[in-house]
Amino acid sequence: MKLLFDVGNTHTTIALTDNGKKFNIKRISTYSLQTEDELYVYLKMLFSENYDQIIVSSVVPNINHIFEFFSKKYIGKDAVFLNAKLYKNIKWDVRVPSDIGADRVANVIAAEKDYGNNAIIVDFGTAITIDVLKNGIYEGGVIIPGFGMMVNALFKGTAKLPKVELKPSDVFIGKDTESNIRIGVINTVLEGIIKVVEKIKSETEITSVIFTGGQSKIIMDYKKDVIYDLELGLRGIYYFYESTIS
Ligand SMILES: Nc1ncnc2c1ncn2[C@@H]1O[C@H](COP(=O)(O)OP(=O)(O)O)[C@@H](O)[C@H]1O
Ligand SMILES: CC(C)(COP(=O)(O)O)[C@@H](O)C(=O)NCCC(=O)O
Ligand SMILES: [K+]
Repeated sequence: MKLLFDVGNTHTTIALTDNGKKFNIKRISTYSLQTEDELYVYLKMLFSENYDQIIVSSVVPNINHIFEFFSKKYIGKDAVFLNAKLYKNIKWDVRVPSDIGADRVANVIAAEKDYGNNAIIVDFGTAITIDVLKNGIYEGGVIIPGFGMMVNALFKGTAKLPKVELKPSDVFIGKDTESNIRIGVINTVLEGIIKVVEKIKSETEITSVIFTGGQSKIIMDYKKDVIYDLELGLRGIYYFYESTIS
């Protein structure tokens, strides 16, 4: 069995798998992890099965050492860390491939394997990312503040605005403060993303649009004509691992 970690700026998704298709998935707060022994306790409580390798996709470098120490101390081998420059099956046509967030790399690897050479991937997390895979080449993308980050920015930046539930509004003219904020943070951002995706589609003739990420769940009813694939990144981590051992 392999243990995959998708370390994001809000949550770390942990998945046990032996084939990269079926996953036993758990989700913890990224910043709850401080030491390798605490990680060991979490894993003991969350999983009963054993595993002989951990593979980490991390966009939070200052906690990567926890996985390194854990892997050496409790498994007796190095953790595998995902990075674009180590994955040769895709051309990363950007200025510095090793700078691409590992979560984005994992999404693109799985998109290429499971959806073919052309895909636009939107990942709704702490930040929202748009990634473009065209004819098997990673062309780059877009980074947008996440819905939660936008709500927090309004809350921290003003005297009176509250935090609101992350849910799209059914209307575009708000009748109270909460709906005003939800339209501004969810509907407006989403409509902007949809507009940018349409522009990318017209520029590239890509037709497959995949939504993923923890916060994609809140917009499933709002935007229906896309593919939702919440395990895309996890499969990408596994495919990356397979490519390092073959
Ligand atoms: N089971 C869950 N428990 C709590 N929050 C969840 C859950 N599933 C999805 N979410 C949502 O996912 C968000 C985190 O999304 P995620 O893609 O993991 O972010 P990141 O990768 O940036 O850490 C949370 O802020 C929350 O809105
Ligand atoms: C854009 C991100 C912060 C998204 O991470 P997340 O929202 O999943 O925590 C992450 O992909 C990242 O740190 N990227 C590095 C910069 C880049 O991708 O160009
Ligand atoms: K993410």
